Amino acid sequence: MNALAATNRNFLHASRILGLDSKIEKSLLIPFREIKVECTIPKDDGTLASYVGFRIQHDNARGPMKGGIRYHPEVDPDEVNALAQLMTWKTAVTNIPYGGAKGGIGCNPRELSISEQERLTRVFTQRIHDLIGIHRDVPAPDMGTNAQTMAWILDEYSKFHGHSPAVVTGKPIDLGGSLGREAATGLGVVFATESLLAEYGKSISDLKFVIQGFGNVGSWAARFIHQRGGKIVAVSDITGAIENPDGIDIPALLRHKEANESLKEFPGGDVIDPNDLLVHECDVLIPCALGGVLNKENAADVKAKFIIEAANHPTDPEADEILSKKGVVILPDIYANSGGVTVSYFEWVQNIQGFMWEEEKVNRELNRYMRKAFSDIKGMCKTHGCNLRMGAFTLGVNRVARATLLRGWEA
Ligand SMILES: NC(=O)C1=CN([C@@H]2O[C@H](COP(=O)(O)OP(=O)(O)OC[C@H]3O[C@@H](n4cnc5c(N)ncnc54)[C@H](O)[C@@H]3O)[C@@H](O)[C@H]2O)C=CC1
Ligand SMILES: O=C(O)CCC(=O)C(=O)O
Repeated sequence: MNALAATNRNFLHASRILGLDSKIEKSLLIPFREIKVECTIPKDDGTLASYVGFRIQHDNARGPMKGGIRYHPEVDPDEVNALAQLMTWKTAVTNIPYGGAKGGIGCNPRELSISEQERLTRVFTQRIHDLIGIHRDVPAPDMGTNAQTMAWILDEYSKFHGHSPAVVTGKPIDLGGSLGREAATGLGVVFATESLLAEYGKSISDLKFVIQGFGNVGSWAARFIHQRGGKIVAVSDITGAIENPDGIDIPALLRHKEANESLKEFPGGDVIDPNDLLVHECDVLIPCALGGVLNKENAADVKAKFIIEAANHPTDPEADEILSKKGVVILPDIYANSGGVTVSYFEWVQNIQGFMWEEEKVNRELNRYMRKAFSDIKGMCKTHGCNLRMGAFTLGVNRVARATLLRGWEA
């Protein structure tokens, strides 16, 4: 099932549980605005290359729209649409005053030089600058983009609108980025995991972990799990997968990744088939890469007892059903990975106030937001007798529906 069909299905399930009016339901399903732009740039060799960029703004009932920008060859409008909708529920689950949006360009950043990436980012910003803004829509990094990408967007946007650090989050600290933002999604994943495990009388140091994806989210999550005594027995990235039943030395792997392209040459692990990673023996599986990786082909073979959805939409609804029947507990994406957007919110607040927080304050506040959201989700699970995914969806959808009704539709 494609990402949009799956996201709509989860939304509709939550809407039925909540008994939402069909008019509200319809208005929340349709995105506020869909932007599709052509971006042509000169390549370093003088030839021209054209790319398609998207920004889907799903909903703004609770505040400015918020969400990352992804550079990946498989970016397509349906997936960006689904990811934008997930942002609307995510910002509501964590109760920060935003709506949801997502963007992307269909390109392979690994095949673009830094100057080509810069030109592409600047052209994309020229195309969308009138439709984003500090109180309108605030982009951030996602797969294939990073703080440098945000710096180029900030610079290009500021040429049209004056210096505007709060127009993007996840930017470099020197340009007004927040301390702790780079690590925030991974740290939030770990706070969320601790909240879940506590319900089962377990802690990270008791358990074995498998992590798919070793980029921003995966590598920070791995670092914090390792620091807490968790044993990470297998990891993968786009270049391949490795295992070590005694636990991978994560600080050594991070040093290896700094110096080498490929994870496979890391001497502290044995190479395994990346297709086996998700069904590797472990207690906790953390997908930190692409969507739809857990599906009806592999769900029955998953060995983990807990799945923490650090990636967006890693579990297809068919896999969801198979895994639930097996008794696997899934912590859903719209909560598990909300640490990134939560610290993006702190960054935006700091920019607007013109005041910088200490990293200790950022992390303390992140922990507080993550724990409150978990307790709110559990409350919805209890009220509606549902699983954690529906607990999170009903929490988010209900908050957005209430804001929508309060604002009304008078033209
Ligand atoms: N960066 C952030 O703050 C947030 C990211 N997310 C989600 O987390 C996921 C990862 O995002 P980032 O870490 O930011 O991206 P990234 O671009 O920094 O890293 C992605 C990682 O996934 C790996 N990867 C790509 N294809 C793979 C495959 N087929 N098999 C195994 N590994 C593969 C890459 O090699 C890389 O290690 C995405 O789903 C994103 O939407 C969610 C919330 C916030
Ligand atoms: O930090 C942000 O604004 C958005 C992060 C994001 O794209 C996500 O949570 O999926």
